Amino acid sequence: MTTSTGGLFLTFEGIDGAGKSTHLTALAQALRAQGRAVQVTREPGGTPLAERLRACLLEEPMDALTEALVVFAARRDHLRCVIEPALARGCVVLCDRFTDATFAYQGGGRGFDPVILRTLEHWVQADGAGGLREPDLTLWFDVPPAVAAARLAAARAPDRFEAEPQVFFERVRAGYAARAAAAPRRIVRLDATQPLEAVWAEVLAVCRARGVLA
Ligand SMILES: Nc1ncnc2c1ncn2[C@@H]1O[C@H](COP(=O)(O)OP(=O)(O)O)[C@@H](O)[C@H]1O
Ligand SMILES: Cc1cn([C@H]2C[C@H](O)[C@@H](COP(=O)(O)OP(=O)(O)O)O2)c(=O)[nH]c1=O
Repeated sequence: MTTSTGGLFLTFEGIDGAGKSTHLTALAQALRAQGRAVQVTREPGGTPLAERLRACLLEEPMDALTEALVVFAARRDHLRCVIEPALARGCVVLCDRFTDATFAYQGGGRGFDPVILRTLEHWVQADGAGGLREPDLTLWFDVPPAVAAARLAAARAPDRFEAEPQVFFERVRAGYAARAAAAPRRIVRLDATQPLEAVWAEVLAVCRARGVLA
C-alpha cells in the first residue's frame, strides 16, 4: 500500500459540507505530532496553475466536458509538481478531493459519460509502468445533502457547485457510493452525520487500522 519511499497518499471525499477539510486539518496535526512529514493539498488546486483553473471552475459557467477537462488538467499539473515529488520524499500526502470527486460531480452530478472520465483518468494518472496512480486510502465522509446544506448555510457563501439544488447532491452522493462499491478496500465510508468527535474517532480508528497512524 505504501510507495517504495514510505510515502502515503490519502484523499478526503464527500459532498460539500460533509466535514472533509475539518478532519484533514486534524489528521495533519496528528501525523505531525508523530513525527511524520505531511503535505496538505487540495483539488482542484495545489499548484499556481491548478489554483487558477480552480478559480475558473468555481466561477465560470461551462459544460460538463469542459469541467472534466479542467479538473483533469489541474490534476495533471498537481500530480507532476506536488503529489509525486512529495510521495518520493516519503511524505504523507493529505489531499482534499481527487478523482473520485470527478466521477461523483461530473459523472454523478452532471450525468457525464463515465467512459470518457475513465479515459482521462488513465491518461492523467498513468504511472509510466502500465499502472495508475491512485490513493492508498480514501476517506468518504458520507452525509445526506440536507445535513450538509444546513452546515454550509451556517459556515460560508456558496460557490457554483454549492449553489446547486439538493437533487444534484443526491446524484453526487450516489456517484460516491458507486465508486466505493467498486473499490471497497481503498474507499472507506464514514458516517459523517455523527457529531464531530464521533466522526474523528472513526477517522483515527481507520488510520490506525491501516497503519497510517501509530
Ligand atoms: N460532524 C459534524 N457535525 C457538525 N458540524 C460539522 C461536522 N463536521 C463539520 N462540521 C461543520 O460543517 C462545516 C463544513 O465543514 P468542512 O470541514 O468545511 O466541510 P467540507 O470540507 O466537507 O466542505 C464547518 O462549519 C464545520 O465546522
Ligand atoms: C476535485 C473536483 C472538485 N469538484 C468541485 C466540488 C466542489 O464543489 C468544488 C471545490 O471543492 P472544495 O475544495 O471541496 O470546495 P470548498 O473549498 O468550498 O470546500 O469543486 C468537481 O466538480 N470535480 C472535481 O474533480
